Amino acid sequence: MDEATAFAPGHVTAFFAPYPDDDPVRAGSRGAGLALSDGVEVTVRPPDGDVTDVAGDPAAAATEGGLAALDLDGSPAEMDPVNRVLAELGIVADVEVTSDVPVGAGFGVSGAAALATALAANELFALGRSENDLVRVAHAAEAAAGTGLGDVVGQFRGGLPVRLEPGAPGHGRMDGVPARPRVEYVSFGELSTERVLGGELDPVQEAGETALRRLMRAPDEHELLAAGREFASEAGLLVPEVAEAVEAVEAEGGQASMAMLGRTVYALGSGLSDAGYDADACAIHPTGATLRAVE
Ligand SMILES: Nc1ncnc2c1ncn2[C@@H]1O[C@H](COP(=O)(O)OP(=O)(O)OP(=O)(O)O)[C@@H](O)[C@H]1O
Ligand SMILES: CC(C)(CO)[C@@H](O)C(=O)[O-]
Repeated sequence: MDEATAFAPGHVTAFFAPYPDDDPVRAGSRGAGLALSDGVEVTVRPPDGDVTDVAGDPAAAATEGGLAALDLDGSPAEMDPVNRVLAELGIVADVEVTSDVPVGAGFGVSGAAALATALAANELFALGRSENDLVRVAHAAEAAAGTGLGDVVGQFRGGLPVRLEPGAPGHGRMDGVPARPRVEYVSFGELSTERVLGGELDPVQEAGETALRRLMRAPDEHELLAAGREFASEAGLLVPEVAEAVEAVEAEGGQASMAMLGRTVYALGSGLSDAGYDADACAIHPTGATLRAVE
């Protein structure tokens, strides 16, 4: 086998209560979101056709960085969480990432890339890890890099994931909202996840907990959007262009909110196109991240 490919859905967080921890498998967030049929595909290849196995030699993995080269949508790029996944798995590889959704705009692209890399690398290098083990590696890489707390576990689960307890498999606890709505989105640009997670987290945590209690009293897609919208205002995270779009969708009788953490608005059904926006549309990803079958 000279390459392996895996897909991970984009994940829009509707609301979250962050629970940082020095141990990256325990770090995480409680909250809820949407796993999208639009997402990230990752192909992993051995560099120059040679497999360099540095397993059991963390010093070698650390110095070799795990990553030979990363290509994001056709250009060389850096993605710290992907690097960390390969270093933790003890392999060196070339990684090609293609994304349906914009990077840094609230779709959890870095978590998706980390998770799909873990699944594809395990296949290519016959590492013999279980799925929960690979999710744990990707979650820890994302948390340690400071690029996300709850995307990876949501991307692995698929559907409308609810994070009842924070952390990787073995620590966290998941549930889900049993609905599969059509979703539209429009992105106005990036918002730094690292900056928000490095700031004052108490108001975010309080608003996130309130939103989770609200959703679990009536877990459907409308309550998910409504709880997310309330959270965005209460946590002080709403940005002006997103607020304007949310109001435009509501004026047409639709439901919309802000994707955490990006300058992105998402809506149920045809909410954004009804309000005159040129929106992308997708479905909910039913099963979550998966290795692509060999053809
Ligand atoms: N062109 C790019 N724009 C933004 N980030 C990039 C780009 N190329 C590589 N990156 C890397 O991608 C990662 C983006 O992480 P970030 O958490 O900001 O966004 P995300 O993963 O799309 O998710 P979210 O916005 O939901 O938090 C970072 O590790 C960053 O270094
Ligand atoms: C922190 C976060 C909002 C970044 O996208 C996400 O990872 C989450 O829901 O924990």
